[in-house]
Amino acid sequence: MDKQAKLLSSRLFLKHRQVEVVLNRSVLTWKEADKERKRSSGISEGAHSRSVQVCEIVAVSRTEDVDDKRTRKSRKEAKQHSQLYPHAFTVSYVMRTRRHQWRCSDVTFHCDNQELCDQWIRVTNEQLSLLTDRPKSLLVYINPFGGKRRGKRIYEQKVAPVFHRAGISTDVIVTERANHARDHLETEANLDKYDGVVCVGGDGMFSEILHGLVSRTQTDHDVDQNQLDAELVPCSIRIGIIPAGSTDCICFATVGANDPVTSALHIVVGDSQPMDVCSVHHNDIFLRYSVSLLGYGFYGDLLTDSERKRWLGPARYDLSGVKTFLSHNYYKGTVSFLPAEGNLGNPKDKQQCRSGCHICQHKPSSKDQHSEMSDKKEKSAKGDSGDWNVIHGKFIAINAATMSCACPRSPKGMSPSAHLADGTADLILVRKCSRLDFFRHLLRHTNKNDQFDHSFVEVHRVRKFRFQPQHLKLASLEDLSEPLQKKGFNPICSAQTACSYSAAHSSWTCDGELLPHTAIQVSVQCQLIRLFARGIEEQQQQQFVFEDPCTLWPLEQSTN
Ligand SMILES: CCCCCCCCCCCCC/C=C/[C@@H](O)[C@H](CO)NC(=O)CCCCCCCCCCCCCCC
Ligand SMILES: Nc1ncnc2c1ncn2[C@@H]1O[C@H](COP(=O)(O)OP(=O)(O)OP(=O)(O)O)[C@@H](O)[C@H]1O
Ligand SMILES: [Ca+2]
Repeated sequence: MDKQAKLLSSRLFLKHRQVEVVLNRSVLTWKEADKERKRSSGISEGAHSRSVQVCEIVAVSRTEDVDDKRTRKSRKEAKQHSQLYPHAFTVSYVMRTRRHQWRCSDVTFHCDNQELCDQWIRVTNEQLSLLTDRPKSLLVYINPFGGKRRGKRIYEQKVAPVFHRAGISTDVIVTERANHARDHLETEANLDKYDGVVCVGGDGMFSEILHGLVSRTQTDHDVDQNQLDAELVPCSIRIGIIPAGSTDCICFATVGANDPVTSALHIVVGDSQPMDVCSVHHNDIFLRYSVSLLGYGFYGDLLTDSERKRWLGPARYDLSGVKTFLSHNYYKGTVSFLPAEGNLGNPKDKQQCRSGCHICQHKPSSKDQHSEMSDKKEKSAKGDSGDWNVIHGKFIAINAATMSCACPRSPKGMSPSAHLADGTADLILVRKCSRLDFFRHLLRHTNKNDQFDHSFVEVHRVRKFRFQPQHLKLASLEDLSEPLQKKGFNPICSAQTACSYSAAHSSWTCDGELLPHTAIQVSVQCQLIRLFARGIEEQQQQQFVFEDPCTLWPLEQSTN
């Protein structure tokens, strides 16, 4: 099929200028019909053209009312113009603005011939109907209490109009309690009716949707989630995230922005981004799934403290962050992990996961993965450590990032080179160190310096890992036998010793939720879910094709 072959080509009017408009299977282009124009200075000015990919057209429809945001003079001119060219259609399309943000922009073409106008609408719509990845029907859950409690307003004012324009039908549920969305998805929702599930809220709300959908899929396929080795069935329905939370890390790391209109447009164009999910078990009990950060020690303590300060909103993380930093606790335990093999890069290689990432393109067939894994599992089950690496130590933090965890607080994230869909997580071990060193390490999450380039930090790309805390009693006895001066603490906190001994156990935070067990087994499930996203785009795509960059096309209206 020749993608360049013209489907339609007409001379139409855009505002008062005649333009040559061409539609082929992949692109809509318009350029001034009268190529050579003379400026008053007499210098000839080249014509310019503008093009929009068909897959980024939101909708096309007949235009009844030409916009009225004009001066009286231009309204009069517009009236005369619309008497001459009374038929018009409007194309709404994705326009890239700054920092990975998208807006819905409109361009209206006029003509004097109704048939021609109808033909443009019909042929463009025919092309749009060939884009089968686009959702037609969505189930939307809104958390009215997430983040700054603006979820409902954000949806009604910014997102619903975009869905309406794209002709997407929605069923909207405003949640009435925590876990409402999860329970509804798990047991009640008729998922056959929908092409996607959308959550309006933060990472906690996303986690509800994740758990509801993944559990529902396993139940429907008779898979027992409590089995550590269970081969989980990927979810067939995609998830959309409209950011309205405190961190919005999952949205930020998959889109590059936490902006509701941008996310709505990624849903409309039917993007698809596969994502890894970690399953977390305590022996034979399934605990939770995680897609972003599993953290023990610093982040576990931070989250424990911040849960008591929910009323503070997003600021709770900063306050608890400072408090936890000052406590400067460390924890003893054993971390075992199965390193990722093959061509999957490593956490220090600076190859960031971007839209179309070649590392994430290759999904090992579940059979290969399964047989490779079961060999190793057998070895470890027999007491043979197989390829498992084992590290005993004193840790300030143990973090597992299944993706970069980029967010506005840390634009490159917890593990800048982690991949969204490679079947691995980056396991970051921060050993006992001075407060100053730990501060330096934290600070590097916010600047360009490498947060792994410290002697007390190590990072491994893993498929599975386990953690076993050292028993409270043993830890305190052993610690008390060490001379205090050897502990290497910087005595900022007068209750230093008490702080360090008070909590021999931390907790795990799993995407912002606290786990009830400290001994856990974690397994990365490659590409278990898909989001309406495409990963962070490398560069803003060239959308304007100026033959002469000095000439500026009159700006069309865009929806905010
Ligand atoms: C000196 C500045 C250091 C800044 C260090 C920033 C590191 C940021 C790393 C962010 C990783 C976010 C991962 C996101 C996980 C989400 O699934 C989860 C649910 O929303 N959120 C959190 O767990 C919530 C995690 C919240 C993390 C907030 C960290 C704030 C730390 C403040 C430390 C202050 C030290 C001050 C010393 C005087
Ligand atoms: N109607 C509701 N009432 C109370 N809690 C709710 C309701 N709906 C959802 N929740 C819970 O609120 C918690 C927080 O929601 P959400 O993730 O949207 O915002 P946030 O915590 O402010 O943001 P983030 O998770 O990004 O830090 C979620 O864990 C979710 O289970
Ligand atoms: Ca990954």
